[in-house]
This record gives sequence, structure tokens and C-alpha cells, in this order.
Amino acid sequence: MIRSSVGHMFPRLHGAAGSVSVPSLPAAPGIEIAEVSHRFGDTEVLRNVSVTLTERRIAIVGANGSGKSTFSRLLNGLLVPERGRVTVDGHDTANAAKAVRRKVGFVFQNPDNQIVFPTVAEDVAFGLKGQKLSADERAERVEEILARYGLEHLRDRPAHKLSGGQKQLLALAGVLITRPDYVVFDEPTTLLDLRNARMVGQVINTLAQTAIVVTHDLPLIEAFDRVLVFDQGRIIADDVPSKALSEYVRRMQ
Ligand SMILES: Nc1ncnc2c1ncn2[C@@H]1O[C@H](COP(=O)(O)OP(=O)(O)OP(=O)(O)O)[C@@H](O)[C@H]1O
Repeated sequence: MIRSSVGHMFPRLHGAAGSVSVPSLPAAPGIEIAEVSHRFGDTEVLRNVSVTLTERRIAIVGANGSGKSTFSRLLNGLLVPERGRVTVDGHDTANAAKAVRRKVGFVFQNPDNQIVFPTVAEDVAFGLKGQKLSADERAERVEEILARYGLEHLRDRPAHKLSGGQKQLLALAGVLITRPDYVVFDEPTTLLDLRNARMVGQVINTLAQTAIVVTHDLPLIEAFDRVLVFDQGRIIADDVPSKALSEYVRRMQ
């Protein structure tokens, strides 16, 4: 079982002869889910889930309907828990939605649900709406992100005519242009063929940001730091991939 500990990142301050006043420490970095339960109608979908996410690559696996997507939507405040608390670097998703959305990007399973503008460049630029940037800065950020994901030659193409893999990259670019610290992916490779799934997997594995990935694509997460296994609204395994996945496979037999 992985135990998260971030205490070592904020060592106690030492000063001269005990006369130092200790400044208030910043909130420990990470996403903390504390005693969260959630129901839709009569169905309890999450049951008293507590976990702190601090690793850079975290996967969430489990049977259909076990609560993974619901859990993932809690992480950037798309959903606020009925009971319990979710905090992102100390910001409560229930009352600091704006700060939380700035920190946590969300990439949906179906990029068509995320693409809103006619052309690739316009769609990517949409993520910067509301940010105080000059026109030059905006254009620079768009070009930088298009180049990073090999989309620059598609700049003026209709976004809805891209291939599935290109659309998934566009959806990711539209999130990353806002420079979040965390990116949550809900089944990013489910709609893709093997080649595109591998390409998107490679992008996820090399992201500078923390990635939290809901998936049924087990090869995608082999090198992740941590895997949470959900079953009927609870986390039933929480470990490195080899151990967590063997427990998952055992339960699914
Ligand atoms: N908005 C909603 N309204 C009502 N019920 C919902 C809603 N969202 C999810 N559910 C129900 O909550 C349960 C958990 O759904 P969730 O999508 O979180 O599971 P999941 O583990 O992601 O499943 P899958 O692997 O099939 O995507 C399911 O029974 C689902 O039907």
C-alpha cells in the first residue's frame, strides 16, 4: 500500500536561539479527498473515499460503474461531493472553484465534447479566454502549444475533421495552454486505434504536469507511480502498478 507523505517537503524552520516566529506554511501540494461519499438518486456511487494524491502519474482502474469517472470529476470541481471534502493544494473545490479549475485541467474521453471552435488554432486559443494576456502573448502561447503537439500544420483546419488521435491531442492542447499543475484524463485512449492510443500514451507519460488517468488501458499505465483500483465506490487496492493490477485482475476473474 502506498502511503502519501509530503511532510518532508516542508521541513521545520530553524532559527537563532528559539526567537524565530514561524511563518504560516503553504498548504501541502497535492489533491486530498477526505471522507467523500456521493450518490446519484438512490445509488451510492462513492462510499467514504479518503486518499491523498501527490505522485506524478496516478491511474484509476476498476470495473464499469465502480465510480471512477465520478471520482475523477471531483478532482477539478466538475462535481462537488455530497459528503466530505476535496482540496487541491489547499483549495476546497466547494468554495474555490476558480482557483481549482486553474490548477486542474480535465480531458474528456470524447474530444468532440471538448472542441467548440471551427478551426484548430481558434479552439486552442479558447482556453486562454479570460486570461489577461496581450494579443502577442496569446498568439505566442497558441503557436508554442501547437508546435509542441505537432498540430501546427493543421492550424487552419476544421477541428471536427481531424482524425481521432489528432482530436485527442487538440483537446489536450486546449487544456495545457492554460498551464495547469494537474491534468485529469477520463479514458483518453478508449476511442483510439492502437497507434493513436500509443501516441497519446507517450504524450501522457512525458507530460511535465501531474497526470491522473482513468482508464481500462492497462499497458498505458505500466510505468505509472501509483494505481488506485475502484470497486463499488471504494478503493480496494492502492499500490504500484504490478501489485495493484494483479489484484484488479484477480478480482475480475
Ligand atoms: N450523472 C449521473 N446521474 C445518475 N447516475 C450516474 C451519473 N453519473 C454516473 N452515474 C452512475 O454512477 C455509477 C458510477 O458511474 P461512473 O461513471 O462513475 O463509473 P465508472 O467506473 O467510470 O464506469 P465506466 O468504466 O463504465 O466508465 C454508475 O452506476 C452510473 O450509472
